[in-house]
Amino acid sequence: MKLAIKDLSKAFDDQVILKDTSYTFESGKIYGLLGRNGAGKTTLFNCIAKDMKWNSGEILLGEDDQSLGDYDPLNIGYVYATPHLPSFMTGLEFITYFMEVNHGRLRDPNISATSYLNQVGLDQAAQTRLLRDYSTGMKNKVQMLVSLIVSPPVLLLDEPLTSFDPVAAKQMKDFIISLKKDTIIIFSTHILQLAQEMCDEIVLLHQQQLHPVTASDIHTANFEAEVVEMLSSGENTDEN
Ligand SMILES: Nc1ncnc2c1ncn2[C@@H]1O[C@H](COP(=O)(O)OP(=O)(O)OP(=O)(O)O)[C@@H](O)[C@H]1O
Repeated sequence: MKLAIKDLSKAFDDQVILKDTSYTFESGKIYGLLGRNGAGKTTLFNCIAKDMKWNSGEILLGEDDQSLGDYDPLNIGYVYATPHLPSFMTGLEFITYFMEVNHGRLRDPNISATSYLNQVGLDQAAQTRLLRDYSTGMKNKVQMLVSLIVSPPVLLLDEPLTSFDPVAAKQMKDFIISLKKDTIIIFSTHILQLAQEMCDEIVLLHQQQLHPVTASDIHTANFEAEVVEMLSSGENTDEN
């Protein structure tokens, strides 16, 4: 599976966020998207998820180079940094409803809503509480579950794991890693250690362009210094 970004440009009025940038993401790898605050990571995710229109260029999905083409946004699982959940439903009601609506797309129809919620550490008492009374970490767990239950070919994670306790973070990390064979996983993070730990490839979004960091550099002692240096380049012209 491949997700190809070709000559993509996106601006908000006269603020250019992406300028003719290209990158190809493949399944079997976890990609870490790093960039300064306001560089455009969430904007890029919004474009890939088709939540937002872009100005020019293409975003294509396919099994291989020959089959790359337009795609249904249902192929994109998107875990937002700020969860969007119906506050008037309990966790169990929401996951049950979600599984009913997405009946034909479930990764494993034999796993129940209760079992999924238990797997992410939401016990029976939490499951029957209204989502508006959940902590941020609990909401994020529910949001992550939604994408994992339907197994989309592309999974976008906007700053995942930051609200999870150490046990939940470890569970989620293992879960994400277990998906990578069949899924294109791109996650944005500011935590370099997490990127080093989980990613096969790092992509820097800097000065309106996507830049690869070679795999051999990710695990070197100089990685942090190199990333900081790259993201600091052109600082005087950067609006951050
Ligand atoms: N809907 C919008 N309308 C106008 N400007 C926007 C909109 N969404 C984002 N922006 C602007 O685009 C720029 C990129 O924002 P974005 O949220 O994509 O950055 P980011 O890299 O995800 O940042 P952070 O690391 O701080 O989360 C910012 O200057 C932001 O204010």
